[in-house]
Amino acid sequence: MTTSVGQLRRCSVAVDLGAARTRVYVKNHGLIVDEPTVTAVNSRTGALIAVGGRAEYMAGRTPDHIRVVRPVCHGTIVDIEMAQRLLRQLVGDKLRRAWRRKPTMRAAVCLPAGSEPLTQRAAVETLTGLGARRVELVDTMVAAAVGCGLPVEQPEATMIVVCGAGTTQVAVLSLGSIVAAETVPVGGEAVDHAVVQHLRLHHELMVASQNIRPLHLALAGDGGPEPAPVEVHGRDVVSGEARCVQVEPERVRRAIAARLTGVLDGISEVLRRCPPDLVADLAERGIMLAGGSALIPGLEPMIRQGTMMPVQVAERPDTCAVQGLAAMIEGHVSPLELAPLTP
Ligand SMILES: Nc1ncnc2c1ncn2[C@@H]1O[C@H](COP(=O)(O)OP(=O)(O)OP(=O)(O)O)[C@@H](O)[C@H]1O
Repeated sequence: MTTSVGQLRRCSVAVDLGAARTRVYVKNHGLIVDEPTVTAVNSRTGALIAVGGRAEYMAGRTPDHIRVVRPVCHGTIVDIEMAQRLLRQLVGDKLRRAWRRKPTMRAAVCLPAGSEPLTQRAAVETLTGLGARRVELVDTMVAAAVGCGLPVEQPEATMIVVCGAGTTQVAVLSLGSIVAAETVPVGGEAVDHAVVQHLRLHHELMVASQNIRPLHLALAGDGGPEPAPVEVHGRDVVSGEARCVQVEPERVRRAIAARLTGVLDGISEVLRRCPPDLVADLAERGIMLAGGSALIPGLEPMIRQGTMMPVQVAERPDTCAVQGLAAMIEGHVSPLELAPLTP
């Protein structure tokens, strides 16, 4: 993925098609889509029933003939047709007509660093199917670093940790490129799974991932020294009856922390592969956390204690990547210029 800033400036649309959420930024319009990457289809007729937030709400509540589909998995578009139908529906009529009128529409898409050629092809095919004449691919970590306001084009190290739904990507950047990177298969989904497992093992309660949001909120509150117990509704594992239990958020925090240690291992691995001068820069500058899962309670202090470095969560961690792409297509990022040596 070696797209230049010049080529990106010719793009009119920036797309971040994530496993959890889809974001679309359009030049001169702003961020027009920020919705879950979910569709609901009638499997008998093939008709689209709902997309985005409405489709996500339907998950686990549908009759047999309605299928809830997530077309993106671990940064790869696994169902191109469904991804196109989702995007077509989300961008709306007005914009669809504008795309059709513009015969040279170019799109910028961010993808995980080191994506397989098949992943890249799926992204290109999805966007060309929607009318893009050319698709520029950008590393998510570079886009997120730009979106966080990090000085990626400088000859100094910056570390970005993009915590997504399926994966966490760690990278050290310098002079606009990735020096060392690692992808860890731990993200928001794994954390939700850890909470669901905890409730099953310690409270004999089966709950859907959507129903554990109150626990995240209680843990994120950090109001007092010990958050009050939280009421969680679910189904009894043995009897199958509806039941409500009081859950200690502190015990959930410990279950989450155990799952997050993989992120710390990824950071250590990237630091090990970095030249010493860059690590010295990082000790001063610290680590920037981006991605929706950067808000997982306990992640930031865990990384701070584990690395002994300053750690900062981006102002809007969830939209960093698409905002970075937006800055690139709007021409707010200056191309890297190295002054020629004079004799
Ligand atoms: N306030 C929050 N507290 C805890 N987790 C959160 C919060 N907000 C979002 N998340 C988690 O962030 C994840 C979504 O993050 P994001 O939108 O960056 O993912 P994505 O870009 O779609 O995923 P990927 O990068 O894996 O393709 C979800 O798993 C969600 O549970």
